[in-house]
Amino acid sequence: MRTAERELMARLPEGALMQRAAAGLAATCAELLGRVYGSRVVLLIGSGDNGGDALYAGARLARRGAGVTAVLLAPDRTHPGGLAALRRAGGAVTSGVPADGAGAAPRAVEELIGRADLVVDGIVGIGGKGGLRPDAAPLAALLRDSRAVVVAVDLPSGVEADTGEVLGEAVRADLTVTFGTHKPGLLIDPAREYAGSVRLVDIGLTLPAEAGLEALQHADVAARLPLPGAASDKYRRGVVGIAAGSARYPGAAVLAVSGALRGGAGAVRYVGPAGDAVIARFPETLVSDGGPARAGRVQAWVVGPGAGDDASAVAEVLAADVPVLVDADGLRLADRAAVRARTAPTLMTPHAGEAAALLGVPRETVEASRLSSARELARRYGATVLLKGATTLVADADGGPVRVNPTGTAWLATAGSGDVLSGLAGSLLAAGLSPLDAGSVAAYLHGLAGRFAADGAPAGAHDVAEALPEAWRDVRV
Ligand SMILES: NC(=O)C1=CN([C@@H]2O[C@H](COP(=O)(O)OP(=O)(O)OC[C@H]3O[C@@H](n4cnc5c(N)ncnc54)[C@H](O)[C@@H]3O)[C@@H](O)[C@H]2O)[C@@H](O)CC1
Ligand SMILES: Nc1ncnc2c1ncn2[C@@H]1O[C@H](COP(=O)(O)OP(=O)(O)O)[C@@H](O)[C@H]1O
Ligand SMILES: [K+]
Repeated sequence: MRTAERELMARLPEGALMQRAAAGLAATCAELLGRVYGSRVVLLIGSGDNGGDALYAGARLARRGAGVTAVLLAPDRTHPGGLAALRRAGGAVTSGVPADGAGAAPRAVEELIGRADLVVDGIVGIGGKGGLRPDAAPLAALLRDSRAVVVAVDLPSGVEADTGEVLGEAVRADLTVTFGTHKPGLLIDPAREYAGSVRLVDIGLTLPAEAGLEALQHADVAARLPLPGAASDKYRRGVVGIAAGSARYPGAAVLAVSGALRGGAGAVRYVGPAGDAVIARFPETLVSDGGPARAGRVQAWVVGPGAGDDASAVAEVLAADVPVLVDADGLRLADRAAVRARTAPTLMTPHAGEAAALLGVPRETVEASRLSSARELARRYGATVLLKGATTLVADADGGPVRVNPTGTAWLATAGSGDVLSGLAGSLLAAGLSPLDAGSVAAYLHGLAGRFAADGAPAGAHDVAEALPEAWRDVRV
């Protein structure tokens, strides 16, 4: 953002970029207000350009008849052009500095926010670090109790733009208007939850071709889906082997197979103690006796869901010279040196708890810093890592952009939905996708299927699997 901004600013008249940002911000605020004339708008203004955007947008709303008051957190370091524009448009200005430097916001500010229809958060944007400072923190608390719509400028103030971490107090917005491109903090939890809905305003930047973080969209997924053609047969489409389930957890095998059957492989081979349960539900499955080493040829393996304590199956799969997905119990049972020593690709799919165990840190640490956790795991194991949870990330073994999954729903937090995901991703691996593509396409389809299956009500993991064909059709339209 900084580089792209500098390049464009050098070519444009001074302030033009900020005007573009402010115009987009004001238009969104006007849309939210419905009727601008007579509405009550409060601007929370920090000391940087983020406050400048908010002030110019406030001036535009004031010219359309809104009652606009700017609350200044740094009265002597406020963006001068923005402040002058607001004053010219008839806006009011007050200080937001707490009387004792921290603690509570001035009483007048509390009243303003209490009466406001809309509050614009221009405290801090990409220039912020380390949570809101003590002088700004009380405002975030006031917003939580207010009935006003909260619109964040560029980012909810206080979240880490580059990582999605939240290191202290931060503003919770209903909507964030962001400029130029999405910042990682808008896409990765916990910060993502603070942003509310996100609207992107194009300010004409030319962005670098490769970003540190990328999200697939429908067309990207459609372009990666394996489709059968005239020359296809079941073997050429790829055979995926599922080594999952145990006497205690036969259902995990059934669910992994249910995902694998909807992932594009031409055949699904199952090895393990749950063959009867698998066949009863999915008669098309090729069930083999004996361990993975004695099963017929496959183009990719999935090992681990519901595997209990069967370490030998995990070891046999890791020794295979084909792409391998390791999930659930497999992550615990896998010999770490054997994972690192593999030459064919490995895709690991931990949730936060499993990732924490692999990294030797508390689960909370992984949840608070998903991006660095996924990158670190990928680096340590020389594997592609799909970190599951509120935000699913896929980090490749050799670095490069991390993929963040934009689909999904919290309804997916249901027992067995991870088994469906691993079968699906394994099937895509067998069909020839790279681990990065297989993981990110699987997460995308799984997230969409979760939304279709749940649609506002609880859904079981098998419902998610059954909604996968609908997800395929949706991305291919
Ligand atoms: N440069 C440009 O022309 C453009 C910039 N844009 C806006 O400019 C923003 C970046 O502006 P700046 O670089 O001035 O930085 P910011 O306005 O994001 O923040 C910098 C100021 O915030 C204070 N600050 C830092 N951390 C804080 C914290 N934790 N709590 C409270 N205050 C804190 C700092 O003292 C500093 O003065 C973007 O987010 C975007 O909103 C847009 O107008 C697009 C064009
Ligand atoms: N809060 C959440 N929001 C969105 N998706 C979630 C959330 N919690 C879990 N998920 C998704 O649900 C699935 C759960 O998988 P997992 O934790 O392996 O459960 P299980 O082992 O029971 O199958 C993953 O795809 C994960 O990304
Ligand atoms: K902000």
